Amino acid sequence: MDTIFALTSAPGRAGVSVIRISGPGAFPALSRFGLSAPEPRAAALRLLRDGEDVVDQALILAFPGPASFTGEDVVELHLHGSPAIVTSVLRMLSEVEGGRMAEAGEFTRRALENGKMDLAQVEGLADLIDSETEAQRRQAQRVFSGKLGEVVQGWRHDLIRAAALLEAVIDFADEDVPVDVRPEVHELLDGVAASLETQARGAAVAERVRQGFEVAILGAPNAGKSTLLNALAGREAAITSAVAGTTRDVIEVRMDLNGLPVTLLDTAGLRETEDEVESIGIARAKARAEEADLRIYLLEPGEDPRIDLREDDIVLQGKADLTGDPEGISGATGQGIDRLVTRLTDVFSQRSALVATATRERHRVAILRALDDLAQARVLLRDPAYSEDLIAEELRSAIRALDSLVGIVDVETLLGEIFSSFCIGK
Ligand SMILES: Nc1nc2c(c(=O)[nH]1)N(C=O)[C@@H](CNc1ccc(C(=O)N[C@@H](CCC(=O)O)C(=O)O)cc1)CN2
Ligand SMILES: Nc1nc2c(ncn2[C@@H]2O[C@H](COP(=O)(O)OP(=O)(O)OP(=O)(O)O)[C@@H](O)[C@H]2O)c(=O)[nH]1
Ligand SMILES: [Mg+2]
Repeated sequence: MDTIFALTSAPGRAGVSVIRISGPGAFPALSRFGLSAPEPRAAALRLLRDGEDVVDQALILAFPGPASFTGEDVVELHLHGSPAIVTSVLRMLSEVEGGRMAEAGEFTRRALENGKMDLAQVEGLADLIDSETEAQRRQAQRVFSGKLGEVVQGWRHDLIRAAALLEAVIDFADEDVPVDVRPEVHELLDGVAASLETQARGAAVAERVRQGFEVAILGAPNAGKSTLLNALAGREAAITSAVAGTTRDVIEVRMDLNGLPVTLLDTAGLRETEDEVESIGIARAKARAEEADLRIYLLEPGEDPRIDLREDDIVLQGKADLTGDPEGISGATGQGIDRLVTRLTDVFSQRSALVATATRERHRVAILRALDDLAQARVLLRDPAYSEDLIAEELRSAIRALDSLVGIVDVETLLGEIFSSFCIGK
């Protein structure tokens, strides 16, 4: 097994930079700096030397495996955060026998392979590192803590019990024990299916929390859409002007709306036009609005919306400072902005309340596969013509689908995809 090392903190100047070393050569590598391993799991202040030369005064931590993040021997070098120090220490480590730079996510990969976390926890960790808002952090934390693994264990337990009941019937078919296990199997499957359905719905919502809710701002040219976007964003993200048709491309601004991740989309004003570029912009506006989680339609007095609106969509009278409409909004003066933010927060927190423990499209797909198998099993159960072993086979297939959530089966194909999103040093 190679010994891997990498800068594990962000690159560049910093107060402190941390280099992590993991593998059988982690402790011996310290001799390259004229040191031996300090007491386990206690910070030790040491001089790192390159021969006679002092490279840095560092805090060193040693974690003997398996009680470490990766499950292997791990050494951490907490250095002064200078790019020159980090570069020399990495160069010296690369001279150590059996040592090499870690690939993206490789430390976490070893943690997975050594049973320190399950696949869902690895995904939770990736989301945790990427989380920008409170809602994203909470959601990632739940998965990282291993909750999904626990839920899967519960499903597994019930499905294995149901399969065992069916198999008992097969095993004792020759004997005179006419016990009808089907009602109990039915009950177990109903319970698991209901819970799977909740999780599948929750995963769809969680995916939105992960990616951010999209809100499209729409309306006629000059309605004040870009001015409203800037007011919400608190900066001049979009060009505004008295010229109708100023915005052409869709402009995206990511925001933290009371802890919820929201991407605002400013769009081209909707109207009939001969201008080729503007009509491309309008087509894009409509397409993005269609896909968005919510639409805000900014109306001019006496105007009707030019697109179909859905439940929760928000229609507002713009330029309220000119019309004096107390219910209207004005990007120019800020009137009604707080009310709009509250309304958006309400809608999205209500939608995020559905969030379950399954958080990714991958989870949702696996759950739907298991649900398909269970639906099939329930059909077969109702018909005495089908034998118990056929039904049990459906249950085993459902279990395999659920196992893939936490990586018990066939993870190799997924690993590349999941780990490629990690940074080096994680
Ligand atoms: N300096 C430093 N800070 C860090 C990390 C790190 O690797 N290094 N982490 C990296 O992500 C996080 C902490 N995660 C860790 C997870 C497990 C172990 C560990 O030693 N686990 C052992 C012992 C457990 C125990 O003592 O309770 C084990 O699991 O057996 C260490 C850090 C956040 N902060
Ligand atoms: N009085 C007042 N003027 C506004 C308000 N919002 C925008 N305006 C003005 O209306 C004009 C158009 O504003 P924009 O925000 O560029 O309008 P838009 O809807 O993005 O227009 P297009 O990008 O062309 O579709 C500019 O001159 C703004 O200063 C408002 O709330 N009150
Ligand atoms: Mg505009």
